[in-house]
Amino acid sequence: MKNNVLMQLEKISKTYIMGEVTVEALKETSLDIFQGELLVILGPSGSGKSTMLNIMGGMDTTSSGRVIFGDEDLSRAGDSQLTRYRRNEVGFVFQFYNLIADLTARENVELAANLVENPLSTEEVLMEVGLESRMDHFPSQLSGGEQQRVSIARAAVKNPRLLLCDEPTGALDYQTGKLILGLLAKINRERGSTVVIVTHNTSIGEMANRVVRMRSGEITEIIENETTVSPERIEW
Ligand SMILES: Nc1ncnc2c1ncn2[C@@H]1O[C@H](COP(=O)(O)OP(=O)(O)OP(=O)(O)O)[C@@H](O)[C@H]1O
Repeated sequence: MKNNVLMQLEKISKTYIMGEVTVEALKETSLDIFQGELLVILGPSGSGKSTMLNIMGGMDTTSSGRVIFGDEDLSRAGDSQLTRYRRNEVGFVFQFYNLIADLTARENVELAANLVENPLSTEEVLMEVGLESRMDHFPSQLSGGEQQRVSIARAAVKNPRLLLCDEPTGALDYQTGKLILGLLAKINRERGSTVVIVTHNTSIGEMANRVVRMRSGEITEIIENETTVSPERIEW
């Protein structure tokens, strides 16, 4: 593996069989993900973006093909190896924040910090996402944007090598969405985490080092951006 490649997807396919209907969500798709890059995956609904992200994160398995992370072959990994991979290497941010309702912001983040050997400081990460005055609030006492910041802090406190985000701004208004993208860009820049953002919003591609376009389970185009635009300057 080239030494700046963090993850390799080699001809991965994913087929769902439901009775008589077969859906080919991914068709022999290959992609190298580079260390420290910010990658945006674009494509219409049903093009296979989330399936690919879930496979990258060890939350789903392939029907065929190989998934290589460092010197691990995740496509041949058992449950315990995949659990260790998800815990130690990957942070997830979803459209809906999936916070635990009866834990405070601080406790939600601490729960994730306790999973790994060398977490960052819960307080510091909550401060970085601008929640210093909200640490002891419960999710129901926070706005959607604030809840998404908690979920970013929860992912970032593990200091993961890979931060995977599935439509992170999908449930947020325009200004709040841009703030959230700014936080993801900051984690990429300052902590060096490789960040992958799945979205159907083409404008978000402007903040990426590379943009991957998908259609019908295949990558149709990979664009390298010579310059990146900071999220506050992106318009849609
Ligand atoms: N668990 C599943 N069982 C059956 N089919 C599935 C499953 N998950 C995804 N699919 C199908 O696989 C295809 C790709 O879905 P996927 O969610 O990866 O697309 P997407 O590009 O992320 O779409 P969206 O933008 O709407 O989230 C779709 O046709 C979808 O219906």
